Amino acid sequence: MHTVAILGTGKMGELVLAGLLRSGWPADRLLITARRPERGAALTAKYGVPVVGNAEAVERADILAIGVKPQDAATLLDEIGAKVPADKLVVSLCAGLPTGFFAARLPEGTPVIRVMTNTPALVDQAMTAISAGPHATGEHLAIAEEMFKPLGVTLRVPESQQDAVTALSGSGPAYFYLLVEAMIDAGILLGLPRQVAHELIVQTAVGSAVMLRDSGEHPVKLREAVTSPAGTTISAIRELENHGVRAALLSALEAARDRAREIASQAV
Ligand SMILES: NC(=O)C1=CN([C@@H]2O[C@H](COP(=O)(O)OP(=O)(O)OC[C@H]3O[C@@H](n4cnc5c(N)ncnc54)[C@H](O)[C@@H]3O)[C@@H](O)[C@H]2O)C=CC1
Ligand SMILES: O=C(O)[C@@H]1CCC=N1
Repeated sequence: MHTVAILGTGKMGELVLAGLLRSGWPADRLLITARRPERGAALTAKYGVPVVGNAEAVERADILAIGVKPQDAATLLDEIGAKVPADKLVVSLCAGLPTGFFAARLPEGTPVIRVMTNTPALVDQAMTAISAGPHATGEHLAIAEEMFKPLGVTLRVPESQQDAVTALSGSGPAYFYLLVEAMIDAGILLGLPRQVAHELIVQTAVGSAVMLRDSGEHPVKLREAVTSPAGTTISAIRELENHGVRAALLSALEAARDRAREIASQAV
């Protein structure tokens, strides 16, 4: 059984930690590091996993999951890079940063894997895309899948697709939450109590998502089935098209992809 250390246990690191524990990964095979001591203490109290320094984590773990912000990765790698024996597996959770960024700061031969997961890991419904970087073999990919499969769905993608993946599924939950938030407001505009609007639209989102996943139907078909001739839905859709919602989504995801590229260019 591998020992996983999460270096930088913030929002995403904690989701991965909690998910691994839920999946039965033994607490004595997990380590965490934190920049703020009070954060580390709170995590240890909640999860029973020891908080250690970054150097100790490198020594004791065989999988190093990098959970810091991309902007903090260079500082972390300056601290630990040279101390990482090349038989450790480095798994980056960082948006934007290519595996080459890590490889350049690690001893020659250290395998690096790039992962883009998302916050529905909290309820074991994450979408996690996994890419092999330098020196990562099929066996290393299988280890990363073993870590992330219990948190939801995993998919192997070429690393060249990871910035687009980040724009779609990494950031994706935020787009859905924004839509839900806006639709709740619309319910208020139409005179519904906030709690009623909330319940209506959250269950509608869940039902629609499950249908999308389980029916195997194309979203166009599912939308057409809701859209009656001269009915209510088409009146709403005309407004969405008039306001350029589809074009806005195309531009928004392109902007997210471009920001991932910019993060990479600023990091090197
Ligand atoms: N929040 C999200 O939805 C997603 C985030 N990510 C990626 O996950 C990574 C973490 O993101 P968040 O959890 O949202 O950020 P966060 O800011 O909540 O967590 C980062 C943590 O790293 C700690 N840290 C920074 N430098 C450190 C060091 N040298 N040693 C030890 N700890 C250190 C910080 O104190 C903080 O607790 C980022 O690279 C981000 O791109 C990926 C997918 C989704
Ligand atoms: O906003 C971000 O940069 C991170 C990466 C994907 C989701 N959250």
